[in-house]
Amino acid sequence: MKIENVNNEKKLAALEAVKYVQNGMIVGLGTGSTSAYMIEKLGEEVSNGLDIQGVPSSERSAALAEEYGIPLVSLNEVVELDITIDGADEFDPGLQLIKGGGGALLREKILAHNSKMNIIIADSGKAVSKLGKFKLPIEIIPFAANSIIAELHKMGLKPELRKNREGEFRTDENNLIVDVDIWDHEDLTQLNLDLLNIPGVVETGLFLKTTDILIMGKDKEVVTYKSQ
Ligand SMILES: O=C[C@H](O)[C@H](O)[C@H](O)COP(=O)(O)O
Repeated sequence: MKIENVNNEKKLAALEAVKYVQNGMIVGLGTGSTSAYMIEKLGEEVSNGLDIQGVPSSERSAALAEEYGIPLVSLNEVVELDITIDGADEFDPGLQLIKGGGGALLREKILAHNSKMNIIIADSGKAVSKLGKFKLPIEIIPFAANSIIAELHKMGLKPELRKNREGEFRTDENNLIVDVDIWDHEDLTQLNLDLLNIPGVVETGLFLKTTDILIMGKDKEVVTYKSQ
């Protein structure tokens, strides 16, 4: 699909999701290109009088929200969120997700866990029948990087330390990301537990039970899925 069509689907999903935001809400702000459309639209609504406070899931989203004039608070000030709107790298028919392509999975998962409602926004290219074509991001602490990577190798997960132009990719919490291949794994709940059991693994990008509503842009329309 052409990039402008993908972007249009992302935008359609984002605009639809913003309709769920009401006056007085504490809103979790996701990270990524799809969430950027949501933050822009929320900013527009704020300038038209919508009274909300946002809790950003990354430094990038915080900067974007400030640029668009959305008042921000920290999670520690509010403890609970009314709604969080965030993107995903993949979603399956059970609305299970892989997230963290942009490295924001840790704060995103914390927001999702503390939010009364979680809305995921995505273009149609993110829909899969089975999770795992996209490599699963895992956030790990630098102190234990090599031992964790060795253990992930033993588990057959073909770990790759994420790098960028500056060298090792660092998250907002100054941790590292390892991307692993989970394609051969059927029991994702068990896999997630096994990964979280490795000392030094901080969080995984498997979001298995957090999605309440998923809004997908498809051509010029939106399709809304609700969790059962
Ligand atoms: O770490 C990044 C997040 O999990 C994003 O939500 C995810 O990567 C999707 O990003 P995008 O909307 O750019 O495809």
